[in-house]
Amino acid sequence: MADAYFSLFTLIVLIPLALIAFLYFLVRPRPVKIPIKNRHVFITGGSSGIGLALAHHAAAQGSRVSILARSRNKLEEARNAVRLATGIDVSVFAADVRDYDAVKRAVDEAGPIDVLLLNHGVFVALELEKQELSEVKFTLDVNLMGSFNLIKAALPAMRTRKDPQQPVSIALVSSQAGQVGIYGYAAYSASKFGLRGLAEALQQEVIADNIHVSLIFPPDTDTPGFAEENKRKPELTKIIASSSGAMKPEEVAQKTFDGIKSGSFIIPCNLEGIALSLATAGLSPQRSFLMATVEVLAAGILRIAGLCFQWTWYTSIEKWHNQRKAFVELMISTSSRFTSKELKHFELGPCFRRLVADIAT
Ligand SMILES: NC(=O)C1=CN([C@@H]2O[C@H](COP(=O)(O)OP(=O)(O)OC[C@H]3O[C@@H](n4cnc5c(N)ncnc54)[C@H](OP(=O)(O)O)[C@@H]3O)[C@@H](O)[C@H]2O)C=CC1
Ligand SMILES: CCCCCCCCCCCCCCCC(=O)[C@@H](N)CO
Repeated sequence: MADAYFSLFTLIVLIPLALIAFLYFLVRPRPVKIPIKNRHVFITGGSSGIGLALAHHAAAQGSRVSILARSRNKLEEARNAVRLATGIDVSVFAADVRDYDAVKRAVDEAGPIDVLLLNHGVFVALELEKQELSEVKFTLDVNLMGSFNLIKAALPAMRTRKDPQQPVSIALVSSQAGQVGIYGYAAYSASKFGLRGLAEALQQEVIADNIHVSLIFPPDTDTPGFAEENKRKPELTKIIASSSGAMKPEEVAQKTFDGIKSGSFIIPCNLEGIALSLATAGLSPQRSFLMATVEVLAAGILRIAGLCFQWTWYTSIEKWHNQRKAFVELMISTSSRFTSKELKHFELGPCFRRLVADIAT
């Protein structure tokens, strides 16, 4: 009897405790705290949506804030909005992240950066077959190459900063579509997955300089860019992306700075995001022994949860194609008229309508 109790005790108490203790000594890089008060936070895409919310948040926390984007008008509007809300003046820089020389000039003029927050991004949800290669290239150029341009421009001064004892941060805004590929996001997901490779490699290269890399993974977020994206979004992209709840930009900004300040490499933003991050932990660095423990203990069950999500997504895809097929057959057999809303829902363009009219006559 006593033996049975002892085995049970070993199983549910000693083994987990030993695991936690082991992971406590194992995790690398070591935990770090990165203050943002009185420090220079440089935010790309800071004139709209999540970037603007990040600028508001940093200004309210007492950081010196710089924002960079293309449109000078939107930058001025953002500056006025932040001044009105916080009384603080942000510096604005008009540049396209694809233009290295312009980016370099902006970064040099802004002065040494403590937190480089790469948030700029473009997104169009569209099936790859319907998307022009020029748009694929544009997405990769802005989201991925633009981030390389900023890092190349800012890193030398960050490395040779006055006080190397003070930790500094490079944070990249990815997306949940950068943790799992989603229908309609072939180009976008590729650009956001790319940021992860960049971040993992870069963290190893800059750790010796007390520079700490973070990756932020927001779900759908209520921004001007998101409203634009929604105007023409494939039905299946909406269905699959709704597996994760939507957020407000202010909430994403809060999570982002909480994560940066605590030196987290992976920063999820909502509950689904935490599950997604645990399920896709892979070989990313983990500084927190507690999170590492959860990752280890939850790995198996989260793989099952992930497979369940894939099941629902593939079932939705199958169902949608069946409905579309039935709709087309009905259209042809009855040669009846359908509303353009119905046609749009099944992504049947004007060409198709003409074709059906031809068959009918
Ligand atoms: N909203 C969402 O649902 C989600 C967004 N994200 C990511 O969050 C980030 C911000 O998104 P969100 O706030 O919605 O986007 P918005 O479209 O609202 O804002 C995008 C910002 O990026 C700037 N920008 C775009 N292209 C360039 C460029 N070539 N050079 C310089 N600046 C540029 C824009 O300014 P300008 O046009 O003047 O250059 C603007 O300030 C993006 O990286 C996005 O991928 C991630 C998950 C979900
Ligand atoms: C165990 C596993 C848990 C899994 C939960 C899965 C949830 C996945 C949802 C993916 C949502 C993608 C949103 C993209 C947002 C975005 O970037 C665009 N709006 C463009 O801005």
